[in-house]
Amino acid sequence: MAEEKKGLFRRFFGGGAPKPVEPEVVAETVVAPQPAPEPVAPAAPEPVVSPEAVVAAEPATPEVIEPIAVEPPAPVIVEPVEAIEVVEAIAPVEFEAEVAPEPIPLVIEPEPAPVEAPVAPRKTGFFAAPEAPAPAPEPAPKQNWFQRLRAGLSRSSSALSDGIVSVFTKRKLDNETLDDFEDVLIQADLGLTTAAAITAALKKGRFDKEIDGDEVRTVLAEEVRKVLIPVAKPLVIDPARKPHVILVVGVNGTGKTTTIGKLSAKLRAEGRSVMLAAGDTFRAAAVEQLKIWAQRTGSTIVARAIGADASGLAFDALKDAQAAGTDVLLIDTAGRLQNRTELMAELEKIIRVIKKQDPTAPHSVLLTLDATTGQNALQQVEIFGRVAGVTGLVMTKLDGTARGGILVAIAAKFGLPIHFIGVGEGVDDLEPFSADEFAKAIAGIAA
Ligand SMILES: Nc1nc2c(ncn2[C@@H]2O[C@H](COP(=O)(O)OP(=O)(O)OP(=O)(O)O)[C@@H](O)[C@H]2O)c(=O)[nH]1
Repeated sequence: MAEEKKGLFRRFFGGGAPKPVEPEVVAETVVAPQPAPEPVAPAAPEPVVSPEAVVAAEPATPEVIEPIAVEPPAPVIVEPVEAIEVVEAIAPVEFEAEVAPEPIPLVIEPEPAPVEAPVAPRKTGFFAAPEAPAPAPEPAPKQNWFQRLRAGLSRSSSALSDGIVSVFTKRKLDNETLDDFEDVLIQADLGLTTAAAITAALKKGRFDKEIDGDEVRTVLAEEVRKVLIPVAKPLVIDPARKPHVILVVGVNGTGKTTTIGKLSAKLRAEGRSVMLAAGDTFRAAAVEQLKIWAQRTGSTIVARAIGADASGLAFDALKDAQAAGTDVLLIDTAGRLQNRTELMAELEKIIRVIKKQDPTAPHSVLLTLDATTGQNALQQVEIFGRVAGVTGLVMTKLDGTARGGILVAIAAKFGLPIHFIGVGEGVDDLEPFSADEFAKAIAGIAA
């Protein structure tokens, strides 16, 4: 896990000289003024803090924190604030201009620059967004989102494609072929209901006729699209809420902290003020990771010592965000397995405490799901949904998994909005969910 996280930070911040950041620690709650909203420049390498620096800042032996005991539902006691660490939003690091190379005394015809087809700017995925500033130009040619989605889902789509090829080579569509095809769909985690619907759609008008792989893929994409259209919904930010509170929950390592970082970048790019609450008080690395995201995106962060009460932190962060008139408060939480009742009770407590401060909050509860976990994700949606009142899903790690079909099974079973999907660790590897794009990518059809 530690290696994975180092990889993320290197990718984000490059291999430049480390520049440790020493956040100002104040004895009482102080909300740092937010800088004027600026567009986030995702592509520029920023040698802000190296993972090594972060690791070095941590104690050699992290304190073992006992899980918080389950408390009776009421009354809720909010612990007094001891010390809140507020890291001021730090202006993006400015780089010195590169030294121009010495002119070479040779006239060389320059190679014509590769002409890239213009890529239409994508929506950021939030409702009622103000005009977003133009994205910074990419320094190097980069795949557009659909190409990255297709590449990410290639293991899932080729598993399906291989199955289709083996089932439909020179065969008429009979009951046996349909049964074999249904098995391929079930093995690809699409779920029984969707597998049956796709098989039925394929049978219609084609029974006892020869059928080729492309036709099967077209039907597959269309049926998957039908299942996904009702759940492909943007994350609605209510501008009347100051702040709109987003609580991010999920099993360990599913990508909560990374998703919060990516979301804060999108929200800041839309000109919104953002506060991050480092509610994963179990893991020092998660707090450090969030601080880096705050610096990078110009967000304010509220953090406390490891082992601090997560619900108290959430309460104080909300109070600070209200006082500052912050647009969006994103609250991170510690990862927890859905079958650990005491940890799920702690999550309930966090929500109760938030409601003490604002009875309408949290306004969004996002569950992050790791696509590589396959069928277990269904149980995660069910239990987190019941305990935490999940309002929407973010599916991460769709890159490099053969189990991307699980998203379709989840959509068919729960009908919960899917707001975003992630196909990598980079800031721009999270995108609003599109039913059409996903259906084409998983069926292996070109855009
Ligand atoms: N390949 C890939 N990796 C991802 C994606 N999203 C997150 N990760 C990586 O997954 C690992 C875990 O991500 P975190 O954001 O720390 O997960 P978390 O849910 O906050 O973890 P806990 O705090 O332990 O519960 C990190 O190495 C991330 O870089 C994704 O879409 N694709």
